[in-house]
Amino acid sequence: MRSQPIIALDVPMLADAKALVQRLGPDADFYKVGLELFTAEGPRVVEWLRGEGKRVFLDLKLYDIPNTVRGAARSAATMGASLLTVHGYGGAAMVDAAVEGAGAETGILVVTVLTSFDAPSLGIALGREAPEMGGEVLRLAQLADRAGAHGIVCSGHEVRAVRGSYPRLKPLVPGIRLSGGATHDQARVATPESAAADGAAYLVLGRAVTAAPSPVDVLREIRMTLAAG
Ligand SMILES: O=c1ccn([C@@H]2O[C@H](COP(=O)(O)O)[C@@H](O)[C@H]2O)c(=O)[nH]1
Repeated sequence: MRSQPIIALDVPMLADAKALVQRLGPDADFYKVGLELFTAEGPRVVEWLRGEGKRVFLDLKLYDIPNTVRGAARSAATMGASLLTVHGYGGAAMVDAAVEGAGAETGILVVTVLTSFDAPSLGIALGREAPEMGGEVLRLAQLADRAGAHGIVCSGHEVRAVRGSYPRLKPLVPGIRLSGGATHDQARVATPESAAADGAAYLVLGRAVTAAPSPVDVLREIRMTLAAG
């Protein structure tokens, strides 16, 4: 199965998003709307993208009581989002509620361990000894699988193991970097080729593409590599 690229619209305002979408034109048909843009502009970003014929991944990483998350997932589905994230650390009841609220047209992706964590920093955040990263990701993937979620979010380091243990789940992999590229605030990065070869269903392309002098050229290069793989 081929990995689908999703472009991260990590920009402050709708005008910036429009400029990037117009620059990429028909080369990109799937966009991620995250906390920065959604907090600034709200649902009109999703409405605008849908009007342009683009699919939307609403990366809100919900974490709240089940009733609240069920309602938010229902709202995301009404907006026309194709994918929505919730945190696995919210627990089974919360993920179940998200799946129920989202319905059949919006896929719930369960965030396992953020790609900005390595094992020691995760241990500090959780207040315990550094967990084994692969085991922690698989534990949260199991929760996603049991809830009937569409997929999970993990790094390229764990995607092969997730595919092996939970073949039904569609892995979405952020932290994508071109070989030798700056890692910024990401701790667990992978190249598009390796994440795709290991079974990523979706690749989130952020700064590796959007901060490049010519985003469309980098995107085309990545697409060619994926098509050849
Ligand atoms: O674990 C996660 C979950 C989500 N993200 C999001 O993906 C992009 C990555 O952007 P880059 O510029 O490629 O670093 C960003 O929107 C994050 O919110 C993630 O990085 N890790």
